[in-house]
Amino acid sequence: MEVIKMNIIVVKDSLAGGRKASELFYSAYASGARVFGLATGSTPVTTYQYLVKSKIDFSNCISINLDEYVGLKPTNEQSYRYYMEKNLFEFKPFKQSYLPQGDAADPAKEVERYDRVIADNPIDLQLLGIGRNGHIGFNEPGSSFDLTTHKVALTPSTIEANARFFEDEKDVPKYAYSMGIGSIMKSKSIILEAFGEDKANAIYDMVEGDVTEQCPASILQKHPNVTVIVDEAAATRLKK
Ligand SMILES: O=P(O)(O)OC[C@H]1O[C@](O)(CO)[C@@H](O)[C@@H]1O
Repeated sequence: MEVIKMNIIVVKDSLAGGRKASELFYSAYASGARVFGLATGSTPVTTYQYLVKSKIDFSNCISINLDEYVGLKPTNEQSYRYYMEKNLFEFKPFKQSYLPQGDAADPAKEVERYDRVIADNPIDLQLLGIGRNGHIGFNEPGSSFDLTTHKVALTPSTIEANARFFEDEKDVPKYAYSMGIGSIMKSKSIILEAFGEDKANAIYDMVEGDVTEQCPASILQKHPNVTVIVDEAAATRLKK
């Protein structure tokens, strides 16, 4: 596979980034996109704010989220299902919204179910954030580029980074279900957002480093249609 140049858009801050991403959602929708891959975390919050204010109507669309913590019920305020309800779905409902079910009784069956969801609904546009260690979804460094949905043990750095959403670091779940990189790479188009200086190294490795499983996001160099939206702080290590 050849390495393709990513389309990189540098914006002033996360508000400008969210506005730009929401515009790209709208033009994808206008061109016929109906299946949207969605992300959680702090990064996409502004994108959802702009989508909520936009005239986009997702009622004939499908959403498929990247990941969910193992063990959390959908009603748990720290679950990604709850996050999606509060940030987007309550205001802009989709015809159908899929997330891995954190409290599924049988993890192996849950993983299979989610792979079928993705296979039955090919993703037109996938929104991604990036972890400080280069993870996408919960695909941590070292994850195979071929993986589909799987249960993953979170690294200490991800647990520490996500502890800010929990009362105590020990409450952060140790496992998550995540769409695999193999599935993410099948999305027709991808928007990856990163804001803040603590993402600058990950962005540098993703854009200018080698394609290596040590930086999961580096595989995006081989995807034909990736737009990276970064603020000035996250772009500081990129060549001008
Ligand atoms: O946007 P944040 O909160 O910095 O998180 C970055 C990434 O980490 C995750 O929250 C998983 O840890 C991803 O869903 C997200 O893209």
